[in-house]
Amino acid sequence: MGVAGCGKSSLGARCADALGWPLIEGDDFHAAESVAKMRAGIALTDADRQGWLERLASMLSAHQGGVVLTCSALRRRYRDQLRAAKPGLRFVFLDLDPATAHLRVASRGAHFFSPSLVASQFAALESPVGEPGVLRVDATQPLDALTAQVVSWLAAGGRP
Ligand SMILES: Nc1ncnc2c1ncn2[C@@H]1O[C@H](COP(=O)(O)OP(=O)(O)OP(=O)(O)O)[C@@H](O)[C@H]1O
Ligand SMILES: O=C(O)[C@H](O)[C@@H](O)[C@H](O)[C@H](O)CO
Repeated sequence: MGVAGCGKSSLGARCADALGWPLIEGDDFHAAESVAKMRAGIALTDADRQGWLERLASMLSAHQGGVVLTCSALRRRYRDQLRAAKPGLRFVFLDLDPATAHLRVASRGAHFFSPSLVASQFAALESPVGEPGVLRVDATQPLDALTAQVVSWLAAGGRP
């Protein structure tokens, strides 16, 4: 979880590989209207995210074993909705500063997410630090180091 550009897709793919778990790429399940809004530089509302979170929650609960999901999950209530679908769900919070997030989003070329929306991601973000089952990581670390951190945290039980 984390703001646009924090590295959810990059780290999620590596963790899924390392753990041998399937990957659900959350961005693939936004409504077409939501993608059009983000492309146009209009931030999503709670209402826009509701159906998306329901789709992600039902995919999570359909998996019997381990599964990796990439999802911005910016607000506490979004995370609680996902937790309700998958008891024991853990969150890796990719913590990134606004300037680096903006730089990454602006330099990644053909992607629907408008760089003008990065500030709104930070406005929506409610830090998950202090919630159960959350690992906060420094999203500027190299991906290999981040993957190792996640895998060893889960192996140790995935507690805060
Ligand atoms: N740890 C990292 N160090 C340096 N660059 C990174 C790191 N993680 C991701 N990046 C780069 O930052 C950009 C955004 O990464 P990525 O698409 O994985 O983020 P994201 O959180 O999934 O974004 P979004 O949700 O907006 O799709 C990419 O160009 C990626 O290569
Ligand atoms: O909740 C949201 O506002 C969205 O999920 C965004 O975070 C983007 O989909 C994602 O980061 C793509 O760049």
